[in-house]
Amino acid sequence: MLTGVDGAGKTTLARWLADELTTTGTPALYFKNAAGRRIVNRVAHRLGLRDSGHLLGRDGRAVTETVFRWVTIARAILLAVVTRRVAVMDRYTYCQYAVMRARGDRGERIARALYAAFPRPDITFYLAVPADEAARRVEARGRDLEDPVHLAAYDSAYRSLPEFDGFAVIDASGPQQEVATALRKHLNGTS
Ligand SMILES: Cc1cn([C@H]2C[C@H](O)[C@@H](COP(=O)(O)OP(=O)(O)O)O2)c(=O)[nH]c1=O
Repeated sequence: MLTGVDGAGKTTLARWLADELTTTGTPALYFKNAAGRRIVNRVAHRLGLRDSGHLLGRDGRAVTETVFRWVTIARAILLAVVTRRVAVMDRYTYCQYAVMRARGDRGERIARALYAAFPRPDITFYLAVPADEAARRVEARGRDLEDPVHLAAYDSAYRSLPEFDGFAVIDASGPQQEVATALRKHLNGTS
């Protein structure tokens, strides 16, 4: 599983990893376990509202995201089991806990209870990128904008999770090829 703040490179590297594993003899599938934030934000903007929190309220947004992510993770696990592939997950349960902590939302205990049946990933990579660099990448991607202050809070929230000590922290601020090599090396060393 790959995690990290927006712009850390999760999607790019998870897609690469699924291809790399498949071409080297370990059939893998890529899954994006989104929380539906972009879709709900788009609806909110259409309605002339600021964002999903404005549309649903704080608790409503947390519940919607938590349930949306439950469905995407359950689907990913089911598909991986049925197809007997390794699942390369782009985000997972931890992302929901971190985003809720970063925003100061209530209900992490409920989210944890809902996600309790999901297995712990064999390995969780935390792609560490300074907030300024992550914000620059998000801006260059051109879909939306992220405030570096928010990204720094999100990074701190990840680091405050009880599971964080078990994550493999990868410096993802360098060139993509270097990060990919670091991931590969880590997997070779632990498999
Ligand atoms: C992996 C990586 C991505 N990028 C670019 C590609 C994307 O346009 C942007 C964000 O990457 P992306 O993989 O979309 O990040 P995330 O899924 O974590 O939000 O950054 C870099 O500039 N350098 C890198 O090392």
